[in-house]
Amino acid sequence: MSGYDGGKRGLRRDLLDMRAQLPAGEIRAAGAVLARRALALPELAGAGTVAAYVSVGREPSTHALLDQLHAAGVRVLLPVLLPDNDLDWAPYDGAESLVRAARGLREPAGPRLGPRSVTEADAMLLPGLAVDRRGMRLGRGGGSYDRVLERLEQAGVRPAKVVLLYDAEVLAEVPAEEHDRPVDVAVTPGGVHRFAVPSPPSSPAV
Ligand SMILES: Nc1nc2c(c(=O)[nH]1)N(C=O)[C@@H](CNc1ccc(C(=O)N[C@@H](CCC(=O)O)C(=O)O)cc1)CN2
Ligand SMILES: Nc1ncnc2c1ncn2[C@@H]1O[C@H](COP(=O)(O)OP(=O)(O)OP(=O)(O)O)[C@@H](O)[C@H]1O
Repeated sequence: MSGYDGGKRGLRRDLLDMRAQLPAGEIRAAGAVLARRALALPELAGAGTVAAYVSVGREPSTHALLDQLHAAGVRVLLPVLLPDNDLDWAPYDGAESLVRAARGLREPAGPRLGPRSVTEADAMLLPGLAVDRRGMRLGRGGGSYDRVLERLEQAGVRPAKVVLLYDAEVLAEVPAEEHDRPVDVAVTPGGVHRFAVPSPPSSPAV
């Protein structure tokens, strides 16, 4: 890692330590309640294609959510990590179609659709370690989702962006750099947090 990151690295360590200390019961319970809350969001309820991810380790579980979206006939795209940390995408075709991959990840075994295919998503679930009041998200530091968010912006599409976290990971402020882009919603076991979308400069009244 290079350069000044505004304190992201130390904060990531603290947040991962906090996850390591979460009671097993809280971790187990989180997946079901997150799936219920996320599926109730209008942004997800109306989505034909959702870009998601397969949770690993102590991340809030996405397994129930993936299976419920899939069962409902939603097209679910999952990331495939490329050697430069960029993301390719492939469809989710049920838990048995996932294979073990680098860095403890589980990835879809099916055909890869190319990094640009993420621009077809109506909604996107993002992993993260924390979010702040502005919706600025702290990720693991690979810059994978920074690139995805830039790609969406360049394609001129605005899928609803939803980060899944534990309650204590919604913070007042996380360090943000020039390349960081906000998410719209954070879903935690305790509730749904919506962030204001900065409005464009207002045009003069007529
Ligand atoms: N579930 C999940 N999938 C994801 C991400 C993620 O954060 N979570 N990514 C987000 O960009 C991309 C992969 N990037 C990753 C970057 C770092 C590590 C990582 O630090 N892994 C640890 C071991 C895993 C653990 O148990 O925590 C390691 O390599 O030491 C994993 C994935 C795409 N898929
Ligand atoms: N659009 C981009 N293209 C290429 N590299 C980028 C882009 N945006 C950010 N990066 C690089 O990625 C690295 C990690 O950025 P950052 O610390 O913000 O990651 P993060 O947002 O926490 O992680 P992630 O995006 O994987 O969730 C930085 O070195 C940054 O310069």
